[in-house]
Amino acid sequence: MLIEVNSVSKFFGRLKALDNVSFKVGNGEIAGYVGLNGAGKTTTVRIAVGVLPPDSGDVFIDGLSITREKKKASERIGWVPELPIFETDFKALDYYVYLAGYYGIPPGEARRMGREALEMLGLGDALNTKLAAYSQGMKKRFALAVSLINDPPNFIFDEVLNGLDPKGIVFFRDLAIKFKKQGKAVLFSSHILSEVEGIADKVVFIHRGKIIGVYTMSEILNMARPSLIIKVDRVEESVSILEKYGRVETKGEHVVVSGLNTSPSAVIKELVDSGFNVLEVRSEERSLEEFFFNLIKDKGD
Ligand SMILES: Nc1ncnc2c1ncn2[C@@H]1O[C@H](COP(=O)(O)OP(=O)(O)OP(=O)(O)O)[C@@H](O)[C@H]1O
Repeated sequence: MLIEVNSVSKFFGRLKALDNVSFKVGNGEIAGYVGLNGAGKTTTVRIAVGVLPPDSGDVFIDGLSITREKKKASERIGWVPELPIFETDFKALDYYVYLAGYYGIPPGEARRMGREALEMLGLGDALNTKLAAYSQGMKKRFALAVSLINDPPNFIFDEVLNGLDPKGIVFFRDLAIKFKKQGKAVLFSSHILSEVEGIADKVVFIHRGKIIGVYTMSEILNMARPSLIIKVDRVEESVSILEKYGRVETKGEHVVVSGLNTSPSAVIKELVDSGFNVLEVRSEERSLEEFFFNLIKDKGD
């Protein structure tokens, strides 16, 4: 329902791993948490689920403080850690049934649920494999299955797509859509922006422990659209026409139209029809990753 990270700071020795981090994930919202390796994602996640105390600030899960009402708050949040540890001789399905017992789910029902979830996550052939023998990616998928058992109203997934095959990614996307409809709040971290496209509604960007921007996915896609660089005989006059098609900047003899909202040929046709002499046209793709790196360059340091 609601995850609120409120002015959280954390030091490791002299390193300020988190510097006054604040953001919210609301009802039915799926937020990506994107930053380079070492940006502070896992530290934020560990503080938000209550396994690491912040030096200052707090996290509220449905209004409950994770530092002051840890038990109640953590019951309301499901978590898949970056590197789940399951050093046990239990077989996977048996362990799932054992964990489901904590939530009062009877063994028969738990076995059915477990088989279904693990099969969906591509672990159908490894239901009776000992967890200690699972690879890191398999442990991650197992942790995802386990986080779903008690159906909490909020979720935090740390680099969950990493370790999922294409079928697992589809499973995760469908799950996110279902959660959205149910009004759950979901935060999932990734160091690759294009990985969160198609799943996240908004993206919280973190760099060197600081939040450097929060954008909706449609704002990002808008800004990541291609740019058109045009050399035209009457630069200043062309601006009023080109403004309809994106953000316009003049650079000497060139006009740059970024965030292009139509095809390059439609733009050129209008210029030519209006009597301009178009001398040169170049289109530059701006990928999601470029958007991310530009954001870091502009706001990061
Ligand atoms: N327990 C710790 N002791 C000392 N330094 C730590 C500890 N945990 C994290 N750090 C440091 O804090 C910074 C943030 O790390 P964090 O793991 O939160 O980043 P991340 O964004 O999750 O990166 P990754 O994608 O690589 O997991 C890094 O510089 C990291 O080395």
